[in-house]
Amino acid sequence: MSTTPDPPAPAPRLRQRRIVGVSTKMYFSAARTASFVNALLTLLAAPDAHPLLDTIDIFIVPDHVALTAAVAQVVAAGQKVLVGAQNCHAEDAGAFTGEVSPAVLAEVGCALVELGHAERRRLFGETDASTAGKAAAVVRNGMVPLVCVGEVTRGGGVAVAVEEVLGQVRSVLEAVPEDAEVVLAYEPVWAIGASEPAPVGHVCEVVRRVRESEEVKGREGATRIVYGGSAGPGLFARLGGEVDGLFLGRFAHDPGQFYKTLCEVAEAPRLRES
Ligand SMILES: O=C(CO)COP(=O)(O)O
Repeated sequence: MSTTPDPPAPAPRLRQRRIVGVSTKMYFSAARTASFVNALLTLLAAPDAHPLLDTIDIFIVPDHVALTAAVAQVVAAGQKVLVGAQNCHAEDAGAFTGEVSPAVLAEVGCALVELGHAERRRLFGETDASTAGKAAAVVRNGMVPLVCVGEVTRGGGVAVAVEEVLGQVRSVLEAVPEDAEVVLAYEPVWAIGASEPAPVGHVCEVVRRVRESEEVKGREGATRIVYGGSAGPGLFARLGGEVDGLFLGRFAHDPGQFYKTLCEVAEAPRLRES
């Protein structure tokens, strides 16, 4: 009879924490950002706050001017809400008038930086290459890049969307260390600023294929994929656990609606191990 001990059972794959956030884009005054953050922090600290909220990551992405005040509010409240920036430069310092340094963002308590949003690509000429350079800078400064990707045109189908998205993903992932944490926001351009999100079947299939791609699957660093584009309360459960969270805009600019979405994400059943 062999005395060789059984090999240890493989460690269960860690489930990635879900992550949900909102960008205020350039919609809010500084006062409105402060009152939004205050209302959110009050809801999160209430005695009847949803008990599962601790299981998800929550972030807000205000404009650059309002960012330090938002960080101060979060710190004063002792809440674990991450504050992100909407953009940054690829260099840490230098003669770049009007730009925002990733080193300064890190210095003031910024945790993540949104990069390559469709509006920045369309209106400000940002490209995969410039986004990749910024992603490297964000990681170098100890923050997490929140990289927006998505096909421009509606109606091309899943395969066309995946090809376009994987090109965007590849250039960013090649620019950051293998073990760097990255959040990808799948935001079909045609679904941003619309009346409703992209169809659930389309989102799930694109995200599933991106997640299973060589670019993403083999990475050492955590790579979460969230959905954005006219997202709001009621959407997450319909996505059937295929995404790791949501990146919201207009439909979460009311703190109550954002909080409602956070609770929905926190309590949705976990159907996928990842
Ligand atoms: O662009 C978005 C988040 O980055 C989504 O914005 P909307 O939800 O307002 O369409």
